[in-house]
Amino acid sequence: MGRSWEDLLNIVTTTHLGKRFAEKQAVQDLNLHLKQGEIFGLLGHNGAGKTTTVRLLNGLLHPTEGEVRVFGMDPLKEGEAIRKRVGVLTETPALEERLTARENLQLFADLYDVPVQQVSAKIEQALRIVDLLDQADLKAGTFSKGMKQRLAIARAILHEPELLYLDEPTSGLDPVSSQHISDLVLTLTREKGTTVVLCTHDLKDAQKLCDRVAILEHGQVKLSGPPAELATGLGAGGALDLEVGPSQQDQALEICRTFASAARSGAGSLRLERIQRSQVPDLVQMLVHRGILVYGVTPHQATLEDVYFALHREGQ
Ligand SMILES: Nc1ncnc2c1ncn2[C@@H]1O[C@H](COP(=O)(O)OP(=O)(O)OP(=O)(O)O)[C@@H](O)[C@H]1O
Repeated sequence: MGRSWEDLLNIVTTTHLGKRFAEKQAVQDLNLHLKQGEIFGLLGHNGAGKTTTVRLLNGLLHPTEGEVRVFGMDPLKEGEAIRKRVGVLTETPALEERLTARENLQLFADLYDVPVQQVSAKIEQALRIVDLLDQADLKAGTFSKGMKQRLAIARAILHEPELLYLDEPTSGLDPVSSQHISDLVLTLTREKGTTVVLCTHDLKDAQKLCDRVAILEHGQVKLSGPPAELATGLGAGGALDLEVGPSQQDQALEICRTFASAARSGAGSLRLERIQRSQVPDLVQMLVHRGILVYGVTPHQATLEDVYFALHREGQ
């Protein structure tokens, strides 16, 4: 089949892509168009179809419906040419624990056919990007989970791929290690123009990193677009902080719960989750009407997390 201009301009295109395992439709009617240099998030519950999608894009699975094009090529027919330009971080990357960080990368340089004369420079560069140069000659088995994850990323970017699949890169990491990985993903896209497909359950990460996301449910895209636009489009509602008279918190909380079921009192203020902006004047009016002293009202914009839960409630 010939390649269309659109295929050539997009890094990844899927057309009515589907995958069925016996009775299970893992992915259904997926139409993706990924542009160069964007970070695209695949979100969804366990079993929503994220990993299956990545495996289809990577040519590890045969679609049962539709087709995939990566760099305008078919991963099933031109897999080798594509894989040279793609890096993959799987959900549970296996490292050679008895080898040093540098030796782990050397092993992969052979697999990726990195030209011999470039190997040491590329290894130095990858280790520098993930901030492991000082630990290059320590055994991977002695690394913390965060360091192992950074080494696995160094391995995935060793051959300077144009497209990077990251499956749960921050799962199980402490906030500092997690932030380190997020910064790294941003650096790769900004400095190298790498296109990233990010599968994650971390909605805060997705909000911060992704140019666009697709929320999958039962293998189908329920919602897709830039995180900020999704929040507005779905009318998901954001959070609201209220400061009321200290002795009136319980009474105010009762009133708040008629507007937002997820309302709670904290240190000196009340927090309401997922309340529509249009409801705020009515709420304040009712509080004042009932004699509550309102000292402060601080609305917060809906986040991707709010969108995700709004979508989940809709589906129930
Ligand atoms: N090789 C397989 N054989 C049979 N069913 C499979 C296979 N791989 C995936 N599935 C099923 O397809 C569905 C989608 O699975 P997938 O691993 O893509 O989900 P996921 O969104 O990546 O989940 P998680 O967040 O838990 O990693 C699940 O119901 C899963 O059980």
